[in-house]
Amino acid sequence: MKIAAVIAAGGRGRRMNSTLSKQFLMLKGRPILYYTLSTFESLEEIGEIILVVGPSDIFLAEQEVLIPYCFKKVKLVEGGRERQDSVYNGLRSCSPQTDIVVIHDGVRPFVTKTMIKNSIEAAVKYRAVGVGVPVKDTIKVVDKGLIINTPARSTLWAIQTPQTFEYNLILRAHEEARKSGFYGTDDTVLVERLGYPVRMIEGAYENIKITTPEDMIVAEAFMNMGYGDFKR
Ligand SMILES: Nc1ccn([C@@H]2O[C@H](COP(=O)(O)OP(=O)(O)OP(=O)(O)O)[C@@H](O)[C@H]2O)c(=O)n1
Ligand SMILES: C[C@](O)(CO)[C@H](O)COP(=O)(O)O
Repeated sequence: MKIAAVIAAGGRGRRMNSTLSKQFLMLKGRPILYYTLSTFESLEEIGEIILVVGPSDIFLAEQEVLIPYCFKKVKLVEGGRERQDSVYNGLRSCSPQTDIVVIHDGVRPFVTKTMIKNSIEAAVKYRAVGVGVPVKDTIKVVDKGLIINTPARSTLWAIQTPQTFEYNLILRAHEEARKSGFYGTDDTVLVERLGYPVRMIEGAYENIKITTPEDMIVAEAFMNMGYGDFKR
């Protein structure tokens, strides 16, 4: 079975307030992206890794990540305006014989091999799966400063990545979304729109998406605690 990974790393990281795209910020002397790629590179199940970076970060990705750390499975692809465009570019760059694709945010470096393997196993069975965690806070739907709904917390999960799919299904879901001009903030929603059931399996609270400055402090602490499966 041919399994590919698409690593979404084409964003600007505006919420990080950094001139450097946040996926290239250093954590313990290495770029964040190094840690994410290292975990995927070390998984024998993953045949190829499509790394999607913004047009202005291609040279940086080569000089700061690919060359210094000699990743063998990584193929570099140019990202798009939105995350969905980047993932679509990545999907189109997978080899056509791909059976399963694992889509993961480059700024989630604490993903574990077990999480990735579990998502692959579930996708072989269910064709579409996301990892996530039950929310800890009570969530409110707010419109113009007014609370208009409080969904039952027992039904609410925060979805993370990896999100793993039968390749042809997610490619079709992206193509349908592009045709209708729909933009979502993750990939499972595109499959939901097709009316196809998507499974949720357990992620981990430490599988954080590094988004705002305080996440760097948390990430440093997680590093010190030994979280993550990357090569140290
Ligand atoms: N056009 C884009 C936008 C985002 N991403 C990637 O999708 C992941 C999750 O997105 P997010 O955390 O929102 O990253 P940014 O879009 O860079 O952050 P911001 O919204 O703060 O600008 C990141 O690894 C990011 O690099 C991408 O590949 N292409
Ligand atoms: C895909 C994702 O990580 C799931 O939680 C999230 O939706 C990405 O959102 P972002 O705004 O692109 O970071």
